[in-house]
Amino acid sequence: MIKLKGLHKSFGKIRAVRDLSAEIREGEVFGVVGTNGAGKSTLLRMIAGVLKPDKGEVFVDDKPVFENPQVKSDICFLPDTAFFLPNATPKLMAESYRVFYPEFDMRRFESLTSRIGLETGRKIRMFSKGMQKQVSVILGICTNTKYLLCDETFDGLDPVMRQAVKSIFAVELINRDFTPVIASHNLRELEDICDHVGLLHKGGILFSENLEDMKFHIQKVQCVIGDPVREEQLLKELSVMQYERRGSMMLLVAKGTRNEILERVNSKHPVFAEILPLSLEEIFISETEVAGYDVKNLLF
Ligand SMILES: Nc1ncnc2c1ncn2[C@@H]1O[C@H](COP(=O)(O)OP(=O)(O)OP(=O)(O)O)[C@@H](O)[C@H]1O
Repeated sequence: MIKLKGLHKSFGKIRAVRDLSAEIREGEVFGVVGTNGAGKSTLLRMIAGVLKPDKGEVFVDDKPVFENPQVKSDICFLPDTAFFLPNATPKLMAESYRVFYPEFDMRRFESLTSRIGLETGRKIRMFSKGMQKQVSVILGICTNTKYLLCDETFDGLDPVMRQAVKSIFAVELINRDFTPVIASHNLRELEDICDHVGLLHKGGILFSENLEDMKFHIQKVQCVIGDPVREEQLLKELSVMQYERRGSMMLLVAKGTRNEILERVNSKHPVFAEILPLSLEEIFISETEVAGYDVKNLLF
C-alpha cells in the first residue's frame, strides 16, 4: 500500500502539491486525473522517491520511500518523456533495465515486443513518439516491480495500442502483485482501466473514489411522466444531482442504487422510464458540482 501523508512541494513561489493525503491500495489501478499543472508529475516523482517533499512523507508498504533503495526497487516510474540512452535500441534498454531491476523479465520483453511488432534491434530515436511510448511501457511492465507509476502513459498511443496496454495490465493484475498508478489529464483515458480515481486540483486531492462504489450509488435516468404534479413530486423525492428537460422527457442524475431510483420513478406511473449508463466523466461532474466545484473546467 502507498500512503501519502500531508505532502507539500513548492518550486520557488509555485506550490505544486499542497497538503495532499491519500492511500493507494494494493492490486488496484489508481488513476490520478487533473488539468495541466495540477501537480500530477510532482506527485508521482515524490511517490517514486526521486523528489523529496518539503513537508509530509510517502510510505510504500509502511516504509518511507525517499533515499530508501530497497523500497525503490519495488517501484518503476515511467515519466511522461521517457529517457532512453543515446542511440539505444529496445534490446539495449532492456539489458540496462535488467541491471537496475534484477527481476526484469527478458522473455516477456521479447514476447511483448514481438506481439506488437516492435523491432528490438532498431534505434529508438528513429521510432515515432507513440512507438517510443510503447517501448517505455513494455520496459516498465517487464521490470516486474510491484508498483508501476505511469505519467501520461496512454498519451500518444493509438486506440489499438491503448487497448493492448490495458489488456497487458489486466494480465499482470491477475498474475502477480501489481499496483499501477496512472496520471492523466484525460478522464476518458482512465475510465475503463482504473478501479479508483483521485482528482487533483491546484496540488490537492479534491476527490478520491472507488469507481464501482460511485457507479453503484449514482444513476442516470430518463423518463416521461406527463403530469406536472407527479414530476414535481419525483424531483422532491429523489436526491437529484443534475436535471434537464427535453420536451416531455426528464433526464436526471440522482443519488441512489438502481433499484431505489427505479422504484421511485415507477411510483409516479411513467409512460416510459429507463436507467442509462453513466460515464465516469458524468459521475465526476455530478459529484464535484454537488461539492461546489465546476469540474468541467478541471477536467479538460
Ligand atoms: N522542476 C520544477 N521547477 C519549477 N516549477 C516546477 C517544476 N516541476 C513542476 N513545477 C511546477 O509545479 C506545478 C505542477 O507541475 P506538474 O508537472 O506536477 O503538473 P502536472 O499536473 O503533471 O501537469 P501536466 O499535465 O502539464 O504534465 C506547475 O505549476 C509547474 O510549473
